[in-house]
Amino acid sequence: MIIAANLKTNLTRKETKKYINEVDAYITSCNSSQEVLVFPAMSSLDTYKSSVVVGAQNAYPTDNGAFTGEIGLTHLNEFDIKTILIGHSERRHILGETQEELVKKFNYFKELGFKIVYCVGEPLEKREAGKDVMMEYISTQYEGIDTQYENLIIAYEPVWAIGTGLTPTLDDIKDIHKELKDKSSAPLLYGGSVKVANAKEVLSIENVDGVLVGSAALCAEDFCKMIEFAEELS
Ligand SMILES: O=C[C@H](O)COP(=O)(O)O
Repeated sequence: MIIAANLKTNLTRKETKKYINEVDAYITSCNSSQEVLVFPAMSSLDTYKSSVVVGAQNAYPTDNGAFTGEIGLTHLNEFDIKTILIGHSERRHILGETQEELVKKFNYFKELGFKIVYCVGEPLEKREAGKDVMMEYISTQYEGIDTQYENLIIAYEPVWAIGTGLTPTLDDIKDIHKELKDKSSAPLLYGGSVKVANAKEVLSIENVDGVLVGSAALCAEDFCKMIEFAEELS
């Protein structure tokens, strides 16, 4: 299974190093076979010698250049980073990234062979408008995306479940994941208020190949517990 931590705008460089070391020590001590990804804040990217795969939360589709506030391929290459998160709801909805921009970013990193964790998910009003509207909305987030890309991982994250403590029912997750698997056979993660208390049942759902965790992953011990659950279920 794939257990991923999105640290968002949290943890300093020093704290991130400690975090990654703790997770690495756990994986090594129990000889875990799970694929563990960690996406630190931009300023905490570094070369970590670890069994944890470190990825970027974002980068601009360029080698380098005049793109104030962004980092490019050169900066990722410095730390040998080959994994990137694209389409996270906070980038879509707070930072205003359009599908067109995301497709550009996707294609740029795809050409370079990056592992791409591509996020999709509906806001509350789309969910409340009924299943057809919701699935139609999610479908638009697949437009222009090569769903057959071999290094693709998809994360389904309902926007209203992110950081709210709310989650869809287990049946809802099962149902949506089944439909999303028809769009792409890539590993499919669930994200949105996953925590130690619900991770095991979420990971047990058919067509859930892992989880993408925000807030609850900030505690290394809790994140390791989720890795342990995945190991038990594998
Ligand atoms: O990328 C992770 C998601 O946004 C989930 O965040 P959350 O676990 O804090 O709800």
